[in-house]
Amino acid sequence: MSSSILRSIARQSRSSALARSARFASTAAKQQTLKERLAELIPAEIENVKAVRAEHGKKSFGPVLVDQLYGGMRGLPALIWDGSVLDPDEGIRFRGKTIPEIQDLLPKAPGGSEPLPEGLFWLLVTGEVPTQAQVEALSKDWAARAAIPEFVEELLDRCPPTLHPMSQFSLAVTALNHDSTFAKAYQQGVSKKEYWGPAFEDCMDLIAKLPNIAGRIYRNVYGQGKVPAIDPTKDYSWNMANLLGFAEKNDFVELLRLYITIHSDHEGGNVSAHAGKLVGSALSDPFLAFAASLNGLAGPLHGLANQEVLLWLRKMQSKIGENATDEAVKEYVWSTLKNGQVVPGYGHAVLRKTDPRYSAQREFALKHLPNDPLFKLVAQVFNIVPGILLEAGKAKNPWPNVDAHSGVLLTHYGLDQMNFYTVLFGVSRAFGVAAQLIWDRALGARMSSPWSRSYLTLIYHVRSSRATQVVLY
Ligand SMILES: CC(=O)SCCNC(=O)CCNC(=O)[C@H](O)C(C)(C)COP(=O)(O)OP(=O)(O)OC[C@H]1O[C@@H](n2cnc3c(N)ncnc32)[C@H](O)[C@@H]1OP(=O)(O)O
Ligand SMILES: O=C([O-])CC(=O)C(=O)O
Repeated sequence: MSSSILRSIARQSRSSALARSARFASTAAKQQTLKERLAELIPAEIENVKAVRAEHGKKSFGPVLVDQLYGGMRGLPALIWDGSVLDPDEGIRFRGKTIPEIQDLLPKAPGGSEPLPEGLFWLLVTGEVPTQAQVEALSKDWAARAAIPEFVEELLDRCPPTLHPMSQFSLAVTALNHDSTFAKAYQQGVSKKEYWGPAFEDCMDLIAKLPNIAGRIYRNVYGQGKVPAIDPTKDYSWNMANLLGFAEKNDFVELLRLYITIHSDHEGGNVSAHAGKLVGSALSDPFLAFAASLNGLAGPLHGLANQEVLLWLRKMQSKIGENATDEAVKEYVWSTLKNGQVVPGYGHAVLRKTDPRYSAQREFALKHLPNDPLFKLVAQVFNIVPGILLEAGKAKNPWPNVDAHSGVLLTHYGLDQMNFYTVLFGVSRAFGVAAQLIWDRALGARMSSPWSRSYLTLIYHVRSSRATQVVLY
């Protein structure tokens, strides 16, 4: 599809979202809960999907190339993901809105200037911008659901501190399945039409409980003392910061609000989103589905890259010293490539420009920590790496992704245990995966089961007259 058609569709969906927002604003006085609003939206969406399948169900949405079968399915349209869409040149739009737009539109904490992730979740689920009161109600709801079962606490307390925080995180999220409303409802014979209700409850519980899990892992692994109680009068990010021991640093709390918002969702094809959707499609409950997301996020080519970036920068500093010249940095980057390693934080499966999440974090750094030496190194690397990756000639995208910038911000405020960084990414990613899991259950998404072929059957097919040569735009 041409980019002008895509832009026109994006404009249409933005204006219908605005119309919906306006309609919604008039009913906001009634102070609907997220679940009540969702219950109103679902029937029409079911009809939309039915209609599009009836009218267009047998139309092709694009060719499948042999290169895509061997090449990680890049560019293969194969999934429906409603929360966000990724444009290679522009970056992510959450329900049609860019990062600067959501920074402007979503409700803030009193005195704060970054969007509250509660608002982003409402937007991902409904396509609508919530009111301040709705966001505050969501903060309270999540605080009320935040406690984790004692046996999960014990499970985490028994993990050796040498077990990677992501493995502990995945273990604990899997164990939350013990109290899954969805799994119980399924066992009790809930009708297909009602799946979304218990899935919604699990997704809300999942998001609400993640800070207590993440905080406990952090304190156990890095010997930071007892986990404090959740404060029901505060927002999600403040509580997350408090569980980590950083709530007195207001700028850190603001950073978390921005961090959780921008890391939440990145359309459906990335490994964590795709894994969660896939496992959820077998009607595994949202805890089991999201544990799969976390296991994917823990890979160094995906979420773990934010840990790898900091390790790489620290290694560079120990090798060439602080305040190194551009020449020394260039040499270090080339040595990384010559050793057959990737430059972490650079390149992307879809993006072909600097990630707007990188830019948002850079703006935050310019505002709050312009003189931080590590920030200066990150900026210096940004001026050097793309040219080298272009010269090396392999990477399709030489520009930085989100992971190139997150660690330096966390480090600035004293959260310098880089093995923990992907846990924070995981807390954020739950927002996007949960929103889609709810809609998948509401729309009766079928179990995922794409067709696989062997090398021999592929060869037979491409040599037969049925296969055609296609040119991908
Ligand atoms: C939240 C996120 O997940 S964002 C991504 C985080 N990951 C990283 O930052 C790790 C570094 N980056 C990479 O490894 C890659 O760019 C990925 C995994 C993100 C994308 O992978 P692909 O879509 O396969 O990238 P692409 O098509 O550009 O790869 C072509 C070649 O360039 C190489 N390449 C891509 N990016 C880089 C890089 N940053 N450094 C060195 N080589 C790279 C690939 O390894 C591949 O080499 P190969 O032909 O020898 O296998
Ligand atoms: O989109 C991707 O492939 C990876 C990514 O940036 C994310 O999941 O946030």
